Amino acid sequence: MPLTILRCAMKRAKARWCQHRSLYNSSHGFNETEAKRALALHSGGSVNLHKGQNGIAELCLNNPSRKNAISGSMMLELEEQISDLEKWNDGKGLIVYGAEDTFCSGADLSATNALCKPKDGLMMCMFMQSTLTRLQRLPLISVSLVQGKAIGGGAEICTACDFRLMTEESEIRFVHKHMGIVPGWGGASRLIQIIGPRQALKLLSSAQGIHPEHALSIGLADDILSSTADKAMEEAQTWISSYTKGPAETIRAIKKVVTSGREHALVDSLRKEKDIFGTVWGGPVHLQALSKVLKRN
Ligand SMILES: CCCC(=O)SCCNC(=O)CCNC(=O)[C@H](O)C(C)(C)COP(=O)(O)OP(=O)(O)OC[C@H]1O[C@@H](n2cnc3c(N)ncnc32)[C@H](O)[C@@H]1OP(=O)(O)O
Repeated sequence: MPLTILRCAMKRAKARWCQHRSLYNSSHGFNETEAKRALALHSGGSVNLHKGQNGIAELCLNNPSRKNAISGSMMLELEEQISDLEKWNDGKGLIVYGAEDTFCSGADLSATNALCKPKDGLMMCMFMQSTLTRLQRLPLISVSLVQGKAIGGGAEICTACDFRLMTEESEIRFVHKHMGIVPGWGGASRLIQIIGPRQALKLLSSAQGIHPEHALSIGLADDILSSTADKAMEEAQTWISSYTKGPAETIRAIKKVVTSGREHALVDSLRKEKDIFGTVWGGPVHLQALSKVLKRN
C-alpha cells in the first residue's frame, strides 16, 4: 500500500478512535465491564433508535410509566444506540425525544437509591458522561425535542445536543440542588458552554423551572414549537432539515469542525479545522459544486 494511503487510513482510524473513546479508564478508577454489570441490575424501559431514509435519526427515551426516567438498563441501551450512530456513515441529523409527550425525569430514582454509595455514583457519572460526550461528538446535527418536562438528568441530556426545541407547555429544570447534588452527567459543564457561567449559576443554584420563553431569551432553547403530540416531531423534522440539507459528507464535516472548535484550544482547533478541510476539499461533492458555479459565471 502506498505510504500516503496508509497515512490517510491511519489518520481516519485515529479520528474515529478519538470520537469513540471513553472519557475514563482504569487510571480514573473506571472499570467499564463492572459498570455495565452494575447498571444492568436496574432494568426498565428502553431506548429506541429509528434511522430515517432522509439521514435523520430519532432516538426515543422510553419509560413512560416513570416519565421516561433513565434506568440502569436504559443507560446501557443509550450507549449501544450511540455506538450504532457512530457507525452510521449516511447520517446527518438526530432528534432525541421522550415517549408519550414528555422528555425525561432524570435518573430512575429506584436505581439511584440502589446506587447511592459515592463509589457507585461516580461509576454511573463516568459512564453517563462518556456516553453523552459521545452523543455530543457524533458527526450529526442533533436536536432535543423537549415536550413536557426535562428534569435533573433529563435536563442534562438536553445539553448534549446541539440545539433544543421546546413545545409551549414544556419545562427544563436542573433540580439537582433539591436532591443535594450537582449535575453529574456532564450537564453543568455543557450548560456553561451553552449559556455562560453567570446564567448557568442562576439556573443551578435556583433549581427553577425554565419555561420556553425564558429558555429562548438566555439561549438555552433555539426555538419554541407551536405543535404538540406527534405533530411536534414533524415540526422538529422540518426545523432540523434546514440544517441537514445537502450531502452527508458536507454536513458531517461541518459538525466535526464545530465539535473540534468547542473541544480544543484555538491553535489545536485551527489545526484540526485544517485536517477536516483536507477531507472535503477536492472531493467529489466539492468538485461538482465548483463546476456548477464556474458554469454559472
Ligand atoms: C445525575 C442525575 C441526577 C438525577 O437525574 S436525580 C433525579 C431527578 N429527578 C427527579 O427528581 C424527578 C422526580 N419526579 C418529578 O418531579 C415528577 O414526577 C415529574 C417528572 C415532574 C412529573 O410529575 P407528574 O407529571 O405529576 O407525574 P408523577 O409525579 O405522578 O409521576 C408519574 C410516575 O412516574 C414516577 N417517576 C417520575 N419521575 C421518576 C424518576 N425520576 N424515577 C422514578 N420514577 C419516577 C412517579 O413516581 C410516578 O410513579 P407512580 O405513578 O406514582 O407509580
